[in-house]
Amino acid sequence: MVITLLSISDLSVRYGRSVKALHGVSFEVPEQTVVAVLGSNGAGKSTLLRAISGTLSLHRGEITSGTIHLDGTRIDRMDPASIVRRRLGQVPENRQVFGRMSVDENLRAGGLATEASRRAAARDAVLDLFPKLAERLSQPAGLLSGGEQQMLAIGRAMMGEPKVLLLDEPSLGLAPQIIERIGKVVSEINQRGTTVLLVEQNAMMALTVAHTAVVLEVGELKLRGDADELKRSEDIQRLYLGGHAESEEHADQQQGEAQERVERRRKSLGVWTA
Ligand SMILES: Nc1ncnc2c1ncn2[C@@H]1O[C@H](COP(=O)(O)OP(=O)(O)OP(=O)(O)O)[C@@H](O)[C@H]1O
Repeated sequence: MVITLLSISDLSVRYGRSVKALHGVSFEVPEQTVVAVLGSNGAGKSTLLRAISGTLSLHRGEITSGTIHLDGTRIDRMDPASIVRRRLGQVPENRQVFGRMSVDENLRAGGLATEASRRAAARDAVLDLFPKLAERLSQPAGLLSGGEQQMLAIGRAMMGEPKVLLLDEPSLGLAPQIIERIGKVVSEINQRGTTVLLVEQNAMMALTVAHTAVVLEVGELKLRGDADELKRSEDIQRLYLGGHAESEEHADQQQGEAQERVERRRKSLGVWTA
């Protein structure tokens, strides 16, 4: 029997009075799967994750209709801390590790909502997944490379032993080999029992890792289906894989665009979260 761990039903979200960021979005995330959310800039991907994690109000957004259930419990009116306690983990956009704190302190911060008796086991599991972090526990997180910081952000979220892990564009601004490594880590996390909702602009990586995917366009769900089938679909090829996804030229172009978006996001974060 397929158990639905996360269920989004007819979800609409807006920012302020005028920006309708999501409109009537519905889909389900079955237990033990990886579901990818694809979409171009401004499609509503981050908004979707904020709605699920209860953090919309931090961005002056609100759910105007619809429901979200996590493992059978309605969570769309809960505060973020209560949602985390129900074992929903989130790796935020731009990683947001605590740069002045050590790697170990970052991990411990991720385990604060975890039952005290479970914390040591959670930490062992994270260090087993990321041996490189184990070698650098006492170093300030700000000294890690971009890829290592992404691993730390994932490790920090895994300290909560989440049933469902939300990942917001883990590939953003990283080199192709690191993106491949992150894809493998996501698969490994899933094989160890965590259900994953993966928001990505890097459609090739996301569709390689995911079982199923949904595509958002200007706040609406436009496509959904099996990840392998979507990879072959002409619409996806044209819109997200450029029809020549494997070419180096396309990879370079994607990399350049990603870098621009990292910069844009850094600037916009300052405005929106102030
Ligand atoms: N805090 C905010 N205040 C006002 N509008 C916002 C806010 N956050 C997002 N938006 C708007 O909501 C829409 C969806 O944005 P969202 O960030 O969810 O898209 P996205 O798919 O994650 O895109 P990107 O990958 O570029 O971040 C866009 O029109 C965006 O401009």
